[in-house]
Amino acid sequence: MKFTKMHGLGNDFAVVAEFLSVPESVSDLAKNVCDRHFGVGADGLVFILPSQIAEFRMRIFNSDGSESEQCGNAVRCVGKYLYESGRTHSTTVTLETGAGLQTLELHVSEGLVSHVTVDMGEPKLEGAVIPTTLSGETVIEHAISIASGHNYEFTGVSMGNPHAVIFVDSLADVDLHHVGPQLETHPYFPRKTNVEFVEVHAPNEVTMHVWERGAGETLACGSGACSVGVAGVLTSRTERRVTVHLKGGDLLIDWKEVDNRVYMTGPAAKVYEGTWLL
Ligand SMILES: N[C@@H](CCC[C@H](N)C(=O)O)C(=O)O
Repeated sequence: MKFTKMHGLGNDFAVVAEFLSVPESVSDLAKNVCDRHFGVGADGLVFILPSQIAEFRMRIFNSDGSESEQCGNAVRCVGKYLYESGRTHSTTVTLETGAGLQTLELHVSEGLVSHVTVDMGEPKLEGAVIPTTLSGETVIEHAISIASGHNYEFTGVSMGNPHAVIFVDSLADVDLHHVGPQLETHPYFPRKTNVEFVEVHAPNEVTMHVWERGAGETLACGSGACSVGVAGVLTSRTERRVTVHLKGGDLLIDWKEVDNRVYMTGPAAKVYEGTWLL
């Protein structure tokens, strides 16, 4: 199986584009490929597939073998892959994901895609849709307690996949590896959740650390950064256009009032090509 190792701000993937559908035992394959000691090492295994409703389709499997509906950083990598491999010659690409149809605008310089702007769609805020076990049109600053005795307030956002955004005074006080798994699997979240801790510096600038569902701590999460942009507006902490600093670099998030859609701009990088011995 030929793959291309890629990353978006250090959120890394093995990208596979040679199949018509995902292989059997894809969950085990994802676990094995993503293993950082016995495999390629990646946060996720990504398949580019044919689509009936868009130019291409993407499916993403986390390093624990679970499938996610959405992955903002992988979508940017897919855009770069498609253009630089000659599978598209257009700088606008439509992609089917588990979160719906996404449109990618590729920023090309000297034949290479440096950045991609992705229309990540409308955020879903209803408790049951995120999904959480909580009812209501929104879940804003809802109290959440975990076994270790930590108490937080989270804002729930779905960008196709679930996110719990928690604003804190200082990220230095958050032991992500301790509290992340407890929040990810909290009974409020029937399909588990991604967790973002956020420190606000200014209405247009925040720093976020992420614990991802099915992957643990990653250096960046695109859908997470979008959720942070939405939660920042909902809680009157940030403007609609905000720079999100992540461990792997920066994303620009713009939740546009005119169409209620979230736009994410950031880089994508290709590292190497390889062959996985099936
Ligand atoms: N890193 C991704 C999100 C990947 C999927 C996530 N772990 C989930 O299970 O929802 C991103 O950049 O959005």
